[in-house]
Amino acid sequence: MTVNRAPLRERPELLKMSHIEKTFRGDVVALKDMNLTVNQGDFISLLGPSGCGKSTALRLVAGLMRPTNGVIEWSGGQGEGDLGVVFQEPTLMPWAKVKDNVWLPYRLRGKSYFEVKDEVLQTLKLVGLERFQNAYPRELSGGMKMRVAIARAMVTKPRLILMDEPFAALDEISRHKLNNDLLALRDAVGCTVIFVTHSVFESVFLSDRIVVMAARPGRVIRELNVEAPYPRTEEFRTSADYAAFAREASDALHQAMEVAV
Ligand SMILES: Nc1ncnc2c1ncn2[C@@H]1O[C@H](COP(=O)(O)OP(=O)(O)OP(=O)(O)O)[C@@H](O)[C@H]1O
Repeated sequence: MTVNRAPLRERPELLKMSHIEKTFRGDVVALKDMNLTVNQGDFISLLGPSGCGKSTALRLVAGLMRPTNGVIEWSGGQGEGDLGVVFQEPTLMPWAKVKDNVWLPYRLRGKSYFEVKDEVLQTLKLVGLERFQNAYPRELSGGMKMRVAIARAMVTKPRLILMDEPFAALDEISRHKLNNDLLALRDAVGCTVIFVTHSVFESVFLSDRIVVMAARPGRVIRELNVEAPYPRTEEFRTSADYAAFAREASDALHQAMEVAV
């Protein structure tokens, strides 16, 4: 599968969130009237202040909980293996080797390691960890553990990957490196991505759509398109275009923080 590189407005729809509301324990309105169409090939960042409902939106798309109101519809229906999820914590099995952690989604579908060994090793190679296939998670740095978690989410080539602040705990250099590797891996797998972040710079570097959310109640208040070609390199990171997109996203984020109820 290759990434759909059609211009943003010409991409076929993958899923749609319509009038989503999520209320917790009767009175915490985490999301209200959230609408978002995700198209094939999009790299969407959900950007917004703490508590605006980014993680809630992601968990609803993941099917980990149900909306109080509204619907999430996949075009043509959601199939088995259409979704991969990466959380802020890598959540690896500490007793299992790296290759066995990455094999997990296949194992859950009844595939033996030997049936999918090539896919597992190929994905580990793409995240630069082929040499560590027999290591245990405790032998890896935080960035390496996160690479394993990403490889695990992508090994089955899902149509959509959901990522909830996966790099928030990493230092700046590791984060840049992982941002580069994530884009390379996304190209290899060809998936659509929804990525939650607090970082304006990260959202501009990675995504072609930045969806800015405001809190109380959580909803989408602005959308920006980062119309810069992929692959994105260090040259992009230091370009005037990058700085201009970052300024625009930063202004939108400030606006999101100031929006009254
Ligand atoms: N399980 C829950 N029970 C009750 N309230 C919750 C629950 N999960 C989230 N909330 C509340 O819903 C709102 C949105 O939370 P959410 O974690 O989705 O925001 P967020 O934008 O991801 O925040 P952050 O950037 O800090 O992770 C917050 O007010 C939060 O306290």
